[in-house]
Amino acid sequence: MSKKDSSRRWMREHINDKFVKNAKKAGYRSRAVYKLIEVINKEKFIKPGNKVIDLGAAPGSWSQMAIKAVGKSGQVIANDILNIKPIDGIDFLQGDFTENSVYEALLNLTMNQKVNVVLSDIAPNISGQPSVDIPKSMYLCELALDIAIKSLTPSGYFFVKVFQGDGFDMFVESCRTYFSYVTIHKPKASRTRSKEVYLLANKLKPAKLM
Ligand SMILES: C[S@@+](CC[C@H](N)C(=O)[O-])C[C@H]1O[C@@H](n2cnc3c(N)ncnc32)[C@H](O)[C@@H]1O
Repeated sequence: MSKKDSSRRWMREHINDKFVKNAKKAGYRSRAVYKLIEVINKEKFIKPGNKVIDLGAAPGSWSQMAIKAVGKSGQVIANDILNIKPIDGIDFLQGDFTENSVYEALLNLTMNQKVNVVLSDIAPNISGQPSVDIPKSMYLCELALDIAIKSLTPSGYFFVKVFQGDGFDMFVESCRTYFSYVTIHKPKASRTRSKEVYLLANKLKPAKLM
């Protein structure tokens, strides 16, 4: 399919998509919010008062949802390489998450306290070539796992988008090394043809606590 044809198909699907319509009606910035909402409704992993890190947050629908879920006593720290329109109550840090300075600044924003949830919907710019896109995405997932291991409370949750392909099984295995429970989810809002799935990991194994 040519680039022009696939853009047309994307536009047609976007206009008719029920998740796009619902997001618009509910004031969310992206249909992506329904991927998070489906798994939260099932697994109840963001609670009032929680501290949450949201990686790859732009345009901000997951952060909008997370701040509602944690309420005034909680905290949401969001990061993206792109800027976002401010969201009430969100501590936003713009910068490339793969850079050490950004990584350290994120941890500083938690005031060196452990967090309850690390979310990552990070996706690299997709070139359409799986041999390029999948390794890039795996690298971002590995970094997100690293920040999760370092910043989560023992009972914390790590929720991350992963693309199925080379390195997928190894990434799941790494998560199983660090966490007691690991489950894979394909929310309804995630397009069937997309290779993305969401991994939810919970309870750091005591020997792996940092
Ligand atoms: C699918 S979007 C996230 C959508 C978001 N969860 C929402 O609900 O609005 C993926 C994001 O990952 C970000 N991203 C990609 N590489 C990044 C990096 N190295 N550092 C920070 N953000 C990055 C992109 O800029 C993009 O906004």
